[in-house]
Amino acid sequence: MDKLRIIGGHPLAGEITISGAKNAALPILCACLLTADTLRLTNVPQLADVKTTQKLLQGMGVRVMTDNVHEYELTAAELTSLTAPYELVKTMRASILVLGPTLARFGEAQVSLPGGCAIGARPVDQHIKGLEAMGAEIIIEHGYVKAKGRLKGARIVCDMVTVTGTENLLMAATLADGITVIENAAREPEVVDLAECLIKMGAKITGHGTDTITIEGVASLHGAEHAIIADRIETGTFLVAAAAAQGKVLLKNTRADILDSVLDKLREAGAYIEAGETWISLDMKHRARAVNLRTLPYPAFPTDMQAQFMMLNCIAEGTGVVTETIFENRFMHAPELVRMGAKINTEGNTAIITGVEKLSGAVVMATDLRASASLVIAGLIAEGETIVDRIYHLDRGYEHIETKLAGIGASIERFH
Ligand SMILES: CC(=O)N[C@H]1[C@@H](OP(=O)(O)OP(=O)(O)OC[C@H]2O[C@@H](n3ccc(=O)[nH]c3=O)[C@H](O)[C@@H]2O)O[C@H](CO)[C@@H](O)[C@@H]1O
Ligand SMILES: C=C(OP(=O)(O)O)C(=O)O
Repeated sequence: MDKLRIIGGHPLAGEITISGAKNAALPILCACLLTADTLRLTNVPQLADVKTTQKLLQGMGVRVMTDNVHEYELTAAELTSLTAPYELVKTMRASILVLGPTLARFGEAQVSLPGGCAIGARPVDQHIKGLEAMGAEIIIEHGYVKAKGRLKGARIVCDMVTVTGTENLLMAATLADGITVIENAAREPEVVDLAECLIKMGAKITGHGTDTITIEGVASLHGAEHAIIADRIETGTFLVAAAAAQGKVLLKNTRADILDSVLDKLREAGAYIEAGETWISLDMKHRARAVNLRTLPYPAFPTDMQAQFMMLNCIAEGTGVVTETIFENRFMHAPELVRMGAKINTEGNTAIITGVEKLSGAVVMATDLRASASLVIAGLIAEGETIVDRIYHLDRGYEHIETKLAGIGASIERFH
């Protein structure tokens, strides 16, 4: 199993090109199920989760062409299976995103229930509730969600803001009879990117980017070409790495306008940030100041940046309080950071972090993607050698993280 070896303390300076967003690519790849024509996607990140989605779609009969690792052509002319099997769903929860489009176009779909994962229980009851409101008959049998029926427009009020739930219902509604209104919808930029791709495919959608999305169903969708939005979480992760290392970076092919809450916290920590339409630069001239933060749905502070900021607080001046309100078990990085010398007290969904001057390298591992990212950042600034184990988590969501970090001066290598 691959690991990362990091020697801490090397100055970080230089440029990084940001990849397309995992959380936009996954639903948009699944959107190909809504049409018999070809969907052409560019700026698709090269990630394990994208490969898993490709395998899942190919298993259903979708023809997938990739002449360049970042460009995909997907054609779901006819499907040979309407099922997302457990073997794939268990490795990637986002597989649930085939449910809405498959049911909407073919009147039937079976998707293995994802079950819980390292960061929380993560039920999919809101996906099911919304599809039932649209007239689907749904049963849970042998670990699968089995759905059938012709979908009709409905007014759906989500009990909580759910990103993939909103995406599943949005895709399903594009081919339903009549008008669907999704209230308390997720406003994440990746939901907006999906809606924009669906509109290019002929869908009639308004209100995306607000908490009320209205979809007027159409008889069929057609092919389109779409470039996946930049990954705001990859962007934020590299900005935190540079801030922790008191470095200077320029991130290209990204957007500042979808990262306000993260950039505000970095400025509060003492970073000097500038941005243009497609780039963000960060210059950190001194030790960071600790910040308080609370994770919430977009546009507030993202849960997917919580672990990285907890790490920044570990070596900051002062004490910071981090509150996680989205997932009930998303502090697994804390005990590993403590093994590197951090001072963290967690109680329930709150962590109180008192900054120390230095961390020391250690063998660490994490059980989820962003926790692993926080340990990589810790390794970059710790004294001595850090080995990060189980990096298959990182490969789900970061394209060549070690190459990108080595490009700005980090001593980091992958080994078996
Ligand atoms: C592939 C993808 O886009 N993943 C992102 C997506 O995950 P995902 O879409 O799975 O996360 P949700 O927005 O659905 O989850 C938010 C909260 O709602 C709860 N919930 C959700 C649905 C449901 O039917 N019932 C229910 O109780 C979840 O357990 C969680 O506590 O949004 C999360 C929150 O921004 C991010 O951390 C993930 O990176
Ligand atoms: C939690 C995450 O992803 P997923 O929903 O794919 O598990 C993440 O990207 O941090």
